[in-house]
Amino acid sequence: MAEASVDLPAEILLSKRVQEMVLDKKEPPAPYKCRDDADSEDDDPISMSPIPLIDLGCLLLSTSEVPAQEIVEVLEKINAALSSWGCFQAIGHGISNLLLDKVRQISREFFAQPMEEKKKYAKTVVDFEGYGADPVPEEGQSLDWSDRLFLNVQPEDQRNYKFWPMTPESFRDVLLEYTDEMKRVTELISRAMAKSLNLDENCFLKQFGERSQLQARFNYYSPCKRPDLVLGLKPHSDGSGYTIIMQDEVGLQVLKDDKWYKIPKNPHALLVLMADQMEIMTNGIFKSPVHRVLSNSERDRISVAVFYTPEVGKEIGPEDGLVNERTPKLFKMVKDYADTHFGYYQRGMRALHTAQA
Ligand SMILES: O=C(O)CCC(=O)C(=O)O
Ligand SMILES: [Fe+2]
Repeated sequence: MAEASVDLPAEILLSKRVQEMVLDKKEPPAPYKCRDDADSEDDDPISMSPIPLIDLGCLLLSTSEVPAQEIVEVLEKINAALSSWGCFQAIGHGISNLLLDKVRQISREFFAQPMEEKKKYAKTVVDFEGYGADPVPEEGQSLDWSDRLFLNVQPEDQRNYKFWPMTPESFRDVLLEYTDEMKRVTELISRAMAKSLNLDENCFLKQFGERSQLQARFNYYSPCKRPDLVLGLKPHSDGSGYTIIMQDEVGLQVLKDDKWYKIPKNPHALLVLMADQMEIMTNGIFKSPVHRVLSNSERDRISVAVFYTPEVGKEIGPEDGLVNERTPKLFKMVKDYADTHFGYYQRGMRALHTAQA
């Protein structure tokens, strides 16, 4: 049975944002407490991080400008990283440092505003889009020590501008500039992933479809006096195809072989993180890793996650070229998997088994 504190009506539980509780200097309330001891965490110095770092620079040039061997090596690195870690930090992606700085800046400025200003973009408890927390978890699930603003950006006709901040003034323009760049980067990475698996370079782009979706999630992680008791974001895998994350501080960790590894701070890098639908399309070759965000007692943190997801209503499934007698089909065709995923996510569970063949 759910704990009494979690049985409070969702409207009450989520009406106060984490950022307000921090300003009040309160201890975390019971529904946010989700762990009683810090489990095995990777405390290696940042320079020792084993998370693969890949320079995509040569993929931006025309093939006549780059030795073929250089391209082969980058594709091999991508394949190795995604088959083992399910993620890599990308540099040389072609997005200017100036734009990355602007995205960090508008995110910080948005969350730094008074609560009345942010609440102009507030979601209702059951909605997903807008400012606030994720819809209230079911069955006594703990709450995340973070606030977020979630926006549909592509296709354009799916935008709900009532949720798009008018302040800071440059917010909308910077978001649009960034998501245009994200569109370009997802095309680059989708082609590179296909080539790294010896598939037709457009195969994943075809599966994502002409009306593929880009959604932006701005996360704000307030400091917490008891980081050992809460999590900024609970362990989960993403329900998208894949996700591209920009962060300004450490805090994000990925799980590999039962150990948590931190994603190092690198202002020029973007984390390319496989999600469940790429695991399905690659017939299990690329892994969709479980990840989480730790809280910090002193520092706040910003991240912007852009989810790249197949078009609504489109069936996706394992690429034919990856299925044969030795490697049978592990997944069936699915559509709108992100919706199925969300139902499980709210219960703190993974959904990938629902797509098993
Ligand atoms: O804050 C981060 O770095 C990760 C965010 C994340 O995992 C998500 O929004 O799904
Ligand atoms: Fe995530």
